[in-house]
Amino acid sequence: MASVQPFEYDTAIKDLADSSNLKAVPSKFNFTNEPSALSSDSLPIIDFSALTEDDPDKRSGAIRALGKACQEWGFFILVNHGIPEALMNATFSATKEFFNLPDAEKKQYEAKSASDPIKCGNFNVTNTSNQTFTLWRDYLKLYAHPEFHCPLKPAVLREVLLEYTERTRGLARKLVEAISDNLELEKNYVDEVLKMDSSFQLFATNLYPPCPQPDQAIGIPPHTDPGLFTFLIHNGVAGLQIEHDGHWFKVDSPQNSILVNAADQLEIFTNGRCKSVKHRAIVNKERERISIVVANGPSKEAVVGPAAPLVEKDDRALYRSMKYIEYVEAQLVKSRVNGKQILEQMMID
Ligand SMILES: O=C(O)CCC(=O)C(=O)O
Ligand SMILES: [Fe+2]
Repeated sequence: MASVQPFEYDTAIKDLADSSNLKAVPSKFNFTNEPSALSSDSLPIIDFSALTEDDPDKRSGAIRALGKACQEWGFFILVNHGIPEALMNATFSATKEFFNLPDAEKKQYEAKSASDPIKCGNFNVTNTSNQTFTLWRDYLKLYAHPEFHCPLKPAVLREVLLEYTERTRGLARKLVEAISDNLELEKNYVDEVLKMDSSFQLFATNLYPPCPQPDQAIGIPPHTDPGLFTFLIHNGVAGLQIEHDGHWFKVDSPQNSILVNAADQLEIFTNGRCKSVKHRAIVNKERERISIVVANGPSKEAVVGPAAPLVEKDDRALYRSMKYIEYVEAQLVKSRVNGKQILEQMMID
């Protein structure tokens, strides 16, 4: 059987969905969905401004709350983060302009391999029964730091993404510092191991068009993200779900907040204290959904394993070590259908 490439760019799903007579999901998208998910009003909310307070009591309270959120949920809603709403809106409109470009313009960014710094198209996933299906989503992914790569059109994209990625990188760094404080890790040690000055940052935007049969297709199947902290904002249309205590929970975000999840390298580095939360994106019949995702990692060259002081406390390392760029590329091509595959491979029995 000819193998289907994960990065194939056939046609924008958006154009397919726009064709007015589309009543059913074509079979190549078929994915058996378990759409049931609970609502939750107890998702942790972290006040970023309190993490950087001068008052040590307020600061240490906020750091404790962050540690608890990362350990219990692996997920939180970040408020008072200082990113202007206008910048977020500009990021949505610039990415939307990109998705509205003609296919021929976007197809030049069809990825040939996992290491291409700009990737655009559809994404095919192969499950354990060797069945391949296409995700109900168009995407653009790019490497934003330490080198910044960006499509040439629309012209506004470069400037907006440079600013959005720089500001989110600053926030991520502060969160890494706060969680390190919470675990009593020395700043110098963390800087040396994770090499945050050359933090490898990935930007992604996902467009999920309305889907005639939302329970027959999936936007992104359950997975965890590479990196330390992933930041996600969306255009007000719900669709993100996270796994917690064996249940799926719907996640929504208050106006102007950022949804943050702990990612694989944070789980590994903290020797399992922080949980890289499994999540998925479901689609709906009525409204187009756009999400903007920034995966904030350590340096590409950082070899990430459990932090030595934590291994000493725990008497053993629960994970193997791997160079971050190798992890990212392996995860990108790997089928994502079984969730935590690569992270599970890193676990020491
Ligand atoms: O669009 C979403 O809500 C989820 C996106 C996501 O998980 C990802 O891009 O890794
Ligand atoms: Fe994700």
